[in-house]
Amino acid sequence: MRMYRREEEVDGMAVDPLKAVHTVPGITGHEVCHYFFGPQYRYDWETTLEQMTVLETVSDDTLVFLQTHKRIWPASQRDVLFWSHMRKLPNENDRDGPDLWTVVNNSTTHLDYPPNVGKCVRIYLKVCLLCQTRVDPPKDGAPLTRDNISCKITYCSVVNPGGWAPASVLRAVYKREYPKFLKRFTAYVVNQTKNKPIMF
Ligand SMILES: O=S(=O)(CCO)c1ccc(-c2ccc(C3CCCC3)c([C@H]3C[C@H]3c3ccccn3)c2)cc1
Repeated sequence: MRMYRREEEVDGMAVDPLKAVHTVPGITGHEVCHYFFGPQYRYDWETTLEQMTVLETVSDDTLVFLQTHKRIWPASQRDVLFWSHMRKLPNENDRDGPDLWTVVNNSTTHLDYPPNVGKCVRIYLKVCLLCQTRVDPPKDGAPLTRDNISCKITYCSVVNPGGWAPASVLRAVYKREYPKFLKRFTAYVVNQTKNKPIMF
C-alpha cells in the first residue's frame, strides 16, 4: 500500500488530502465497491463506527448516511452526514477490459440532523474509492479463478475535522487509522468473497 498525504490547514485545522493506492489479489472492483457501499456490511469492517443510520434511500445506488464515530482521545467525538453513490464506469483505456467501479461519499446537510447540536462535532468529508480490476487469463485456457484476478484500489479523501483539534493529534490519528482501516476493509472483502462466484 502506497499512501500520499499533503499537509493543508483551513482555519487552523488540518484537512490533509490523502491518496492511498493498494492492489489486492483475488477480488474485483465491483466486489470492493459492493462491500464498501453496502450499509449491511459496515459494522463488520469499520471498527471506529459507533452508530450508522441510513437517513434516506435516494435510489438503489445512492444512500444518505449519518454516522457517529467512536471518540479518539483527545479529540472530541465526531459524526458525519453524507450521501454515498456507487456506479460502474466504462473502461476507456480497454473497451474489452473489465469496467471500473467507484463509490463517492460526500458530506451533505439534512434538515432533521443539524450539525453540532449534541455531543458530536460534525466532520465534513469527500471520499472517492476507485477500483480497477485486472484479469490475467490462465495460459492453458482453463476456467478463470480468483488466482487470475486482482483489484487496484485508489482511495482519496479530504476530511475537515469540524471543530478545532491540534494538527499534530489529527495527523497522528490519520497516520495510524487510515492504513489500518484500508487493510482491514480489503481483508474483509477477500474473506467475504473467497468461496463465492466472482462478481465482475
Ligand atoms: O471512507 S469513509 O466514508 C467510510 C465510511 O465510514 C470514512 C472514512 C473516515 C472517516 C473519519 C473521518 C475523520 C475521523 C477523525 C477526525 C477527527 C477525529 C476523528 C475519523 C476517525 C475515526 C478515525 C478514522 C480515521 C481514518 C480512518 C478511519 N477512521 C474517521 C469517516 C468516513
